[in-house]
Amino acid sequence: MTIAGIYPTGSKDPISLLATTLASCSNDFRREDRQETTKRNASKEQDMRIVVALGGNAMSGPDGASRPQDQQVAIELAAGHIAELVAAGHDVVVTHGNGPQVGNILLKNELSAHLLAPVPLDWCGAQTQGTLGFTLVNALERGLAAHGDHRDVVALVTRTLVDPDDPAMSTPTKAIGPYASAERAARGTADGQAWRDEGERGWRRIVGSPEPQDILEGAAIAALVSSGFLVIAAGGGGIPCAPDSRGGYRGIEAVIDKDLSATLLARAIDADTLIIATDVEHAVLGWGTDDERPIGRVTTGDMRRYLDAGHFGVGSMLPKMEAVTRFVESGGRRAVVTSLANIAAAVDRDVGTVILPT
Ligand SMILES: Nc1ncnc2c1ncn2[C@@H]1O[C@H](COP(=O)(O)OP(=O)(O)O)[C@@H](O)[C@H]1O
Ligand SMILES: NC(=O)OP(=O)(O)O
Repeated sequence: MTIAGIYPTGSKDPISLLATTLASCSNDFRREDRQETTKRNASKEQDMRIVVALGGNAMSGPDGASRPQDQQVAIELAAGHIAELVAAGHDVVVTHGNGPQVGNILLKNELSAHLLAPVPLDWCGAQTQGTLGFTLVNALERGLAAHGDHRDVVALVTRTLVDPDDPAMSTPTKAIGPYASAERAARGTADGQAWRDEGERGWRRIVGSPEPQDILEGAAIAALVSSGFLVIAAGGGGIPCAPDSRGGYRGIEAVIDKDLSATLLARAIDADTLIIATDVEHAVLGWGTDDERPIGRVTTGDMRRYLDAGHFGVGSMLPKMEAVTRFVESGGRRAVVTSLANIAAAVDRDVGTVILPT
């Protein structure tokens, strides 16, 4: 049987023809598929795996008061730039600080201690992962939707392994909560708290900040990224945890530096770029002197010399510079410290302080 117009002249029986046609379609499909894959791979060579770390102070608004609307405006700005990176084809994991936010929760705790049992500092840190994670998920979804991207955004409660006997536990460096007067700091000190004079802006409470050793949810984060999720993880550096006596983990009352945790996070997902967004455009040499000079593009070797010379504020710029230097020294291709507004540009343009391999 032949059906005119459908089978070419000289064709064999319909079954053989169907098989030939299917084989040819399948070859066409495979060819197109191969071309598409080749195209995708070619562009993937420029696509990167990026960790973006958002500073807790940078997310607090211009006067550091951490009003919810100020935090939302700052987060919306950062989310727009992060969405640009995702739309450009990069895999991005977002982490965030929590210094102002965790200190505010701790202060509220103290002020209401006569009404409610205070909760420990690690619980306060876990609460900031919830609030900031929730706000970031909403802002990132909106940012992605503007690019027609409707992928899932997830915020993961993340624990970070620390040594409970880390000497940093008993020598506080991490500033948390609002700036306060010298009188308020003196009252806190009399109650056994540690406070630090931060110059013109006032005093801040400081707490122990142990070295992060491992992101306990690292494998889960890597799996989520590989499955196409936009992940927010290790907020506030992760909830500090140490092994307990029952084969699990217990919380430790401290606040981890999120910049140092960001380096571990970057390793866990095999990132090639680390961007730390804060409230200044560059790190500077001679900080706080009349001779401040912005640091532009430098090698890890240069940065190690600047670190040794003590150019960076303890508990603020010092951990950022240590984090980016460690990241590039351990195989990262590029690390940048800059403002929230420069996040998207930081991937391949000379903005902020850029650290490259020596
Ligand atoms: N060498 C330096 N260059 C620039 N800023 C510095 C330097 N040393 C300390 N800082 C301080 O570091 C701050 C940023 O760090 P931090 O307050 O921890 O920000 P975030 O919470 O946004 O990560 C700047 O606002 C500045 O006051
Ligand atoms: N946890 C932490 O490093 O917070 P900041 O970014 O606010 O300092």
